[in-house]
Amino acid sequence: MSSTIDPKTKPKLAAQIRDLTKHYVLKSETVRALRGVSFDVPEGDYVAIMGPSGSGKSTLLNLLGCLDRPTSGSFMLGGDDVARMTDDELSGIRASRIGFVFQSYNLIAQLSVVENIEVPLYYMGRLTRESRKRSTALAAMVGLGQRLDHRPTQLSGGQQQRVAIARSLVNDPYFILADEATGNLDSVTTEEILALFQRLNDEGRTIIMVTHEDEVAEHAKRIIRLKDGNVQVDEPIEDRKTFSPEQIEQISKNAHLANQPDEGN
Ligand SMILES: Nc1ncnc2c1ncn2[C@@H]1O[C@H](COP(=O)(O)OP(=O)(O)OP(=O)(O)O)[C@@H](O)[C@H]1O
Repeated sequence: MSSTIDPKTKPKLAAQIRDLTKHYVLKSETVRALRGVSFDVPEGDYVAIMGPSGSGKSTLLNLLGCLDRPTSGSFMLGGDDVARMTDDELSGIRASRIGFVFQSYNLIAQLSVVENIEVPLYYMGRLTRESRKRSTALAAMVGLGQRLDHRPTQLSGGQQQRVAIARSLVNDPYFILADEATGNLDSVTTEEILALFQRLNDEGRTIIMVTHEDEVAEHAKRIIRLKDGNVQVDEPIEDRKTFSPEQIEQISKNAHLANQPDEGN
């Protein structure tokens, strides 16, 4: 049997990282935060990045999110090497190709649910009647179809994170980059968000999340563990935790009932 992979069936890559280094040059020393990190992220993957404090997780996240450039190595997004981009190109690709989900949601208080979902399109000058339809559909997809005009303060933490997840999808990104996305949430709401991530991943979305919680990482398909700026472990999660379709339905039903905020807050 031939071991050659047929290019037609080979999975496409959402990201390809090769020998990535990042050095921070300080007055008295140079900190080698990443020392030659390599991995591929095929489309449809669900990766948890873990590691002890100082191992380089935030540094890697900043590079993956095009918030910073590596010292050396390459980071291919689609056909483009991010390491060679100008600042303008970096902010362009950030707005158009990466879906960010942060621990603190990062919603704009003055904007409604649907307007928050549209924010990345606004920055790209792509607000249209069609885009409003798309944002409304995304709000419904994350279970907030009845909350379109609510402001973030009128929503529970889990609901705010679902707005952030809908916002992360509005540009049809190469991948969702989640930074401790459940870090501010209780265990029930964490389950709700993990069920949503699983649903999105089952539908083909690529997810890369940084977490320090084993119970969260166990839901991913693969774990990359950093240590001292190197990849120490990169392997599939054999006994991955998954929700059944019935559980996903039940969790989102409960979320609708339990997360009703007081009106008029
Ligand atoms: N802007 C910076 N200037 C200098 N050194 C930095 C900078 N950012 C990070 N470092 C150093 O680089 C190394 C990796 O830091 P990084 O924040 O990526 O680790 P981390 O795994 O995210 O840690 P934590 O879990 O504590 O957030 C650490 O030694 C840190 O002190």
